[in-house]
Amino acid sequence: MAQFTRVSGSVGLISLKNPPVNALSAVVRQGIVDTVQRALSDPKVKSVVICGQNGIFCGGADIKEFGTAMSGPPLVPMIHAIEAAEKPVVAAIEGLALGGGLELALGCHYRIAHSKARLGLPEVSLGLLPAAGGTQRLPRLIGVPAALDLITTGRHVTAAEALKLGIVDQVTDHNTVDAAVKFALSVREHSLNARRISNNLCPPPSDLDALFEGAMQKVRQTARGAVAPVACVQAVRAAATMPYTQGMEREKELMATLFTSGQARALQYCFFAQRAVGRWSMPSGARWDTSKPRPIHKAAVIGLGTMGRGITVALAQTGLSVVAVETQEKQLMEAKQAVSGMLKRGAKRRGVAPVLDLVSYNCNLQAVADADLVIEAVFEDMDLKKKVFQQLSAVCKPGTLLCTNTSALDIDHLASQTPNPELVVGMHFFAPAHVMKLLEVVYGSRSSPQVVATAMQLGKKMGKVSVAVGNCRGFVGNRMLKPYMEHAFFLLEDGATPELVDQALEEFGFAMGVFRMSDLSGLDVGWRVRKEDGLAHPGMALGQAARVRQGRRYSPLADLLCEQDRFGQKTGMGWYQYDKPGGRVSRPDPWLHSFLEEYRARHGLVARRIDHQEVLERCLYTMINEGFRILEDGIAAGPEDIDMIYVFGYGWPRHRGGPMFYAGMVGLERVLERLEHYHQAHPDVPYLQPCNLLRRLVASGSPPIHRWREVIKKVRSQL
Ligand SMILES: CCCCCCCCCCCCC[C@H](O)CC(=O)SCCNC(=O)CCNC(=O)[C@H](O)C(C)(C)COP(=O)(O)OP(=O)(O)OC[C@H]1O[C@@H](n2cnc3c(N)ncnc32)[C@H](O)[C@@H]1OP(=O)(O)O
Repeated sequence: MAQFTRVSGSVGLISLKNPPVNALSAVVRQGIVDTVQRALSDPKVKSVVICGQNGIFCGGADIKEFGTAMSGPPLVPMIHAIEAAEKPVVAAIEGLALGGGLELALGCHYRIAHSKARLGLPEVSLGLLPAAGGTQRLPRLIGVPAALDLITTGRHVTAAEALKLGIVDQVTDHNTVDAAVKFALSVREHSLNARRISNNLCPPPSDLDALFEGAMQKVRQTARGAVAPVACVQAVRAAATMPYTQGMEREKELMATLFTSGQARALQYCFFAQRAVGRWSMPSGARWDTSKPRPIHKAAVIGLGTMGRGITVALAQTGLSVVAVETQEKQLMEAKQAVSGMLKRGAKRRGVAPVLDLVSYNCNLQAVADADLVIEAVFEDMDLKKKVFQQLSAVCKPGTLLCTNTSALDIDHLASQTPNPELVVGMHFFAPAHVMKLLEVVYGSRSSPQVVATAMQLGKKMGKVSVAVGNCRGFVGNRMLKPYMEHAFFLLEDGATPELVDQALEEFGFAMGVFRMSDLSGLDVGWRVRKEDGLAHPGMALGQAARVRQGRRYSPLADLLCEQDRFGQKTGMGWYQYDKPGGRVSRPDPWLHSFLEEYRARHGLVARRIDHQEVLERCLYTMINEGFRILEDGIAAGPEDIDMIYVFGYGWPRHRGGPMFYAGMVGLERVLERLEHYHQAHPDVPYLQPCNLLRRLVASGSPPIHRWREVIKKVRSQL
């Protein structure tokens, strides 16, 4: 709703009230229409201020309304009426003015912002464009290049930048509403014509065509198939080339195509899913709202390889004091140099002082004795990790949380090495740990809810999207990666090339195809795991049973490459070739193609034409099938958890919502039918066998994703 009061004798103060972010719901829009009308018809009111309650101007349109039948007054005429008013209207921007919130402010004649406010048009990240005049007014106000930047990236700007760009007229460190009221009093007699942004022409850019061609090229390169950024460019072009009314028509037309698109649904699902994963629960019934995190003042990191260094940086950047431990002096000094460099570069980027003093370096494990939380990040070897956990149990003060950064190993097994298994939890970071947004918080069978709550809260403080998951081989992310990768190898056996598979996945929107990703992370990582599992050792790939392991289809291709020291980028060759070890630019490798041909000939395999559709179906549907098994097993509480892990940790395109959301978009019946088809063709691949939960969902009429939990609950209760 919106409240009206008269202040300082002649200023009508309209205050938006819809906590937590004063979103422009139908009731709020109605409130604005009514109060503006009241202010304009009251002869005692000479000027108007619009503000938001609780220190926030407005977070934009109410996203929850988008999936529903919209009611209440529409935004566009509401904002036009404000702009057309004969009394000056001033927006008092505290906290946030985002999306429709900023568009409302752009309809006002003046804008005063608090110095801590942030402004932006983030609609593009919801698969939309600013369709309440934002694409038409902002370029007219600040010029085409700056408007293109803000609208196509959705980035927020500070009040200082907004002032520099010309979005706001004044910035204050004091009470924004008081400043706006004072300002409103001072301009009550001013002419408003020039203040109505829609009356103005866009400042003409020097070479319009080149500017828009460049902008279009840029968004196409970075959008990975997302359509909203492209529509944003088209809408801004309309502002630069058409009169305002026609531009508004174009904005509306473009919005209509986006509004009901699958991409918009996926991106809006991601918005809510990202927030939903914070409301975690465990199969025991423990929950985010009943488990109190412990205070953490001092943390420690054991092992300063790539992961340990990144974790140290991420912890220090939250303001925690960190003890970084590495056994060898030389490695310790190298790590110190690397961590300091990362902290300095990060601080420079964010315009703050580097927090070098927060990190102390030590070769002695005794140095972690007074840490509240320790993260072990040593080499991925169970025996080594067990030893570290035993040592930590002896050294740490009582009650210290012991966390492991393992990406797949058994948390319960590690916990059994300590007298207090309830204090043990997995904190699985993704490389580079100070950059990647995902944190899998892995609870073991004995992890206490308080410990899970602490790890989740710490993740949030580090700016991560933390997802609580249960303990199993590979947890959620890597467990689902296994069938995905395995199928990519089978596709090579069946006739594909790494380039073809990667192209299909990259066109789908993945940041990187499976083979390029494998080259980046190193083929030796998986090889070591397969050797530990008894699946691979030299010579095994040659015999009669080379393509069958443990009673199922197996592809030894990756093992054969490893046997030739083709570990990917680090050795300059893997599934692709690189110009040197450590090189980044992949090129198709003729050697690999001949190798595949010889391999197929040796095993009597006849290469056939594989198309993109088959790549996507076999790689993605097996991964999705494993996702359903994970839900069935209770390893993830809901599909949102899996989707956020894939979006934030594995380069899944956000505009496709995550693998489980995507399955819903494709249609669960279709996924089931294709899995059955492929399983018939490849009965020796158990991953292709559709899991029970998928069948049950289809049998229940394929409910929308937000209702899957009801079916999951039933399936779990029958296990
Ligand atoms: C054929 C059909 C033709 C159709 C044509 C249709 C025409 C329709 C015309 C529409 C006109 C367009 C109008 C406008 O251009 C569109 C928009 O404004 S879209 C919205 C833009 N705004 C945003 O994207 C902001 C989103 N929010 C955030 O980024 C953050 O929430 C925040 C505001 C920065 C605050 O962050 P935090 O402090 O970290 O808090 P949370 O994120 O946890 O949020 C708290 C709580 O609030 C909920 N929430 C936040 N913003 C909104 C919102 N805009 N609408 C609804 N709810 C919102 C959030 O979900 C949290 O809820 P909780 O999880 O706690 O329940």
